[in-house]
Amino acid sequence: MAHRVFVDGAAGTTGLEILDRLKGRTEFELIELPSDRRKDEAARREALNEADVAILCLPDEAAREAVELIDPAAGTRIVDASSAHRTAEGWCYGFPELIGADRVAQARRVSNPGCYPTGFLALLAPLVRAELLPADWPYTVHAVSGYSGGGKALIERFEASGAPTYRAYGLLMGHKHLGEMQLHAGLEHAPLFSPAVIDTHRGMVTEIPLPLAAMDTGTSPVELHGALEEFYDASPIVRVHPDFDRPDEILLMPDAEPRDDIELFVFPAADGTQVRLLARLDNLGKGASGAAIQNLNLMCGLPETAGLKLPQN
Ligand SMILES: NC(=O)C1=CN([C@@H]2O[C@H](COP(=O)(O)OP(=O)(O)OC[C@H]3O[C@@H](n4cnc5c(N)ncnc54)[C@H](OP(=O)(O)O)[C@@H]3O)[C@@H](O)[C@H]2O)C=CC1
Ligand SMILES: CC(=O)N[C@@H](CCC(=O)OP(=O)(O)O)C(=O)O
Repeated sequence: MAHRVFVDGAAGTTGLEILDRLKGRTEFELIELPSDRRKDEAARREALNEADVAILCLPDEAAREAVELIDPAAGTRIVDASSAHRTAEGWCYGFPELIGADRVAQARRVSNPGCYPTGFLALLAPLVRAELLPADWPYTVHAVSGYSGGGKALIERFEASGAPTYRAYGLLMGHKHLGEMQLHAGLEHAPLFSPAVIDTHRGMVTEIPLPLAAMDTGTSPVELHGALEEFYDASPIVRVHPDFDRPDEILLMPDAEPRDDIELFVFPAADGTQVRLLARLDNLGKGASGAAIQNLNLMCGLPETAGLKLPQN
């Protein structure tokens, strides 16, 4: 029997990308609301309670309200794409590569990782866990995102005339992703995070620069690279670029197609004293909708990558 899925917020940026990935999938039966009732509380309550799995593609406050609308007796399982529950008790953090696919498969409430934390954690969490990097270092993380990362409002701003080509923000260092990054990397301090938006629709690069020699860990760039390769060896989604195939530059392209993989790079200084860890991903792919579909697949006992947009190579 098909799994009944309701996407709450289906008309938004993340919701539309999820619908695109669900197209033609006979394992699912979509519960859809007419557009004039998509924000109607009674209609949403009914759909949320009818669903086997509800995917919340809503602003945080609306996501919290949606959870309240679900009667626990209805048995609806949840994938929340918002940042409302990423550090909350009773929620499984939906990053199967880090948390374990089995835990996601069994969870009733799954919180999808944020787009920036996805790149940050993919790089750092396995290395801290393996004690190759210290948990008490004050890490720095720089990132650029396509403007779709800010949803409909930011898309409208960047597609209007007179739009900026670059926007640095989070300047007072209170970005909402800090707690999530700290908790799930197991760090003593929140990282110093400098995000920026660029004038392209989708795509994201997250970078963690490490002054390895000053950190006095005794860890070499080769060890960091080897540990990431080993950690993601079996992953069909996270790809660690081999050290013999490092590109000279990392690009984001304005006409990039949607994709649900994530690429990790380790760039060492010639003398090994410094290293730049970089992740490139689609903020709407593994950073949001692709991750939601991956989690949905696992929760429904389906192949993890079904419906995902993964490059062939
Ligand atoms: N964009 C991205 O790259 C990522 C987004 N996310 C998260 O996913 C969530 C959705 O983001 P995104 O798709 O970008 O945002 P959008 O603003 O593009 O879409 C949000 C949608 O939710 C609808 N909505 C708002 N309030 C309600 C409500 N009470 N009931 C029903 N629908 C409602 C909006 O309606 P209307 O169309 O009328 O405005 C809109 O269609 C956010 O929490 C975001 O932080 C997470 C990772 C990455
Ligand atoms: C470019 C941009 O504005 N990005 C958003 C984050 C997008 C995202 O990851 O959504 P969550 O907050 O749900 O994780 C921001 O910085 O707030």
